[in-house]
Amino acid sequence: MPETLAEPTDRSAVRSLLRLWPYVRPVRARWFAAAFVAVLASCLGLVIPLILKWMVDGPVADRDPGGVWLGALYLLLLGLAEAGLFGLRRWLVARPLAGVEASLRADLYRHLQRLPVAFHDRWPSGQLLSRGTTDLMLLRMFLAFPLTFLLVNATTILVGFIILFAQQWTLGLVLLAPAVPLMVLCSLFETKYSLVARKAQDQVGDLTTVVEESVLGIRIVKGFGRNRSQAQAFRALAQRLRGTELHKARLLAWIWALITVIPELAIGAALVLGTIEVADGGLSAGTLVAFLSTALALRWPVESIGFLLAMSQESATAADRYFEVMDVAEEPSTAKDGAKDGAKDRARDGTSDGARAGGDAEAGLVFDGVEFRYPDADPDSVPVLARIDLRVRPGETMALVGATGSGKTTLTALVPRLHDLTGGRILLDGEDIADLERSRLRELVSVAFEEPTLFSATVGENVLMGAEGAGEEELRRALSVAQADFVDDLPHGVDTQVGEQGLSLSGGQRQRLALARAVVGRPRFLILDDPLSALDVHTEALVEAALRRVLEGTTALVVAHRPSTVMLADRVALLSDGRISAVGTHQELLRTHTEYAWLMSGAQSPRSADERTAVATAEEGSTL
Ligand SMILES: Nc1ncnc2c1ncn2[C@@H]1O[C@H](COP(=O)(O)OP(=O)(O)OP(=O)(O)O)[C@@H](O)[C@H]1O
Repeated sequence: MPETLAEPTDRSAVRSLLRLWPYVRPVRARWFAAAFVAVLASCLGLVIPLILKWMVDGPVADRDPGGVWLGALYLLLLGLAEAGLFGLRRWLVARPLAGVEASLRADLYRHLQRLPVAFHDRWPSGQLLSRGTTDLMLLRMFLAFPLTFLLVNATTILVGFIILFAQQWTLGLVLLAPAVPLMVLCSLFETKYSLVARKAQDQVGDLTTVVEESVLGIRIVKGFGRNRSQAQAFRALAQRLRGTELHKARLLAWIWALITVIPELAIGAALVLGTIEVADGGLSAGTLVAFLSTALALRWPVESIGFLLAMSQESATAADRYFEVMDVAEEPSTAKDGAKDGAKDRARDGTSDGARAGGDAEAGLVFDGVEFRYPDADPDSVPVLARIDLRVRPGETMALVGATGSGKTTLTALVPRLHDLTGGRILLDGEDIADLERSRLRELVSVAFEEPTLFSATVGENVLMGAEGAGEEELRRALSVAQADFVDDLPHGVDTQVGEQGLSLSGGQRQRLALARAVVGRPRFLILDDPLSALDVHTEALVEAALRRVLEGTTALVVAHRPSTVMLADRVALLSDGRISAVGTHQELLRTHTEYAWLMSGAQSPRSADERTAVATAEEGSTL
């Protein structure tokens, strides 16, 4: 089950939200214009009590119906102007803020593409999805609404109090009295609410992960009858989120109630005191009406501060969550650019000075003292790969064989630099991959993994992803190498749209398309991680025959679990517990290496050296 990634911490909401400024800057003119229009509209509302005062002390007192009608007309015009200005505000901000949201989202997507594989190994996808959707929506809403209205309300309250004080300062002081306790309450609320808001948004991320996993793994869920347990896991998370949302609602209810009640008590007190003053003749009835109407007009700006603060806190949390991802360093273009650890530099010292053409000994694919430990592993733990020295000669195909978990996939992932080495170096025709620009590396090396990933695109687009600029001819050739003639039977041939992850195709069909993608660009180096595992023996033989022709000019490393795949290779390297324990032809290894014989025989791995020897003797000389 995915876990919440970051513990909520104390942080300044203002500082978090200020980080949005570079995105808001391009639309600042419209945003400020919209805010000004909103302030104007809100302050127009404060003129209404002044007109009321004029009406009560003037036409009403003088029993002048014409004056009353005129006053009513003023009120109507003011109302219309207020509504028109608020409409104008919306029009001013809607389009630019949608643009801000779009650029935040585009930057997040671009950044995600450039983050190291290790980051994606660590982060649940639901957490990233929720940041790219719900959190960004919250940020757009914040810029459109709470940010504007916090400014509008603050200005309205300020102007309102100036009017109140101008009318009767003693009563103004009565209304101002709750300001200090309200500020203390708001600050307390902000602290508590920010923690709960963070919790809720992380829990939405966890829930998204479960939904995504259940949808992508629907075959497993149904096949193993796990519907109920998945539903239970979902319910538990949904329940947890519900609890957090209720906590948020309780905090909101609490602040809302206090923010409503305290000013109303002050207005009540002002009403009583004002009435006494009118009775004593110290105040005109019109002034009291205007005073109370102004105070009532300020009720909404004051009361709404509670939920505006709540929304701002949620937005600050959303900004934190967004920048948590954006702050992760992207992959450097070359490993040297990003090399921080001394081991890497030491390993390269004196052996590589930038990209250079290698001598004969360095031609082909060379692993030179390669060591690798996953980024989240304990630095003192045994490395997954240690002291790997291996050379695949130019144009040679080397099979990589080893027990499950021995590190084959890890080793193949190091060549296209999906992970950076923790020691040693890998050379491609004498060029250290650490010195190669990533784009150049991708041109030289193509990969196909056992688990073939296809994208929601056409068959042709999926294959052509393997080579920039490749056309119809290359596409056809690659499909023919991969024996993917099934494509012609699809409803629209190569233009057929394949579903999410290619799930509308069989495993073998997907593998063949992934293989076609790997060979379409005629790469100099080909890395295949057991790419034919899902094919029947006849199709595998056909693919191998076609692949052999491609492999003639290609230096290839092929992870193989089956003797039939090993047959593709000129030589075999045996990987045992993260080390290369033997290199030779299939027949040589079969004769001399018990572990290899075991692996190729398909029997279970023997536990003791004696057992291995016994089996090797039995297997000796056998052909597969
Ligand atoms: N992302 C990762 N983070 C940490 N450890 C990992 C990661 N991926 C693999 N490992 C560990 O590295 C070791 C080697 O895994 P790897 O996938 O390379 O083995 P393999 O030989 O390809 O196995 P198989 O034949 O089953 O595919 C395993 O112990 C595995 O648990």
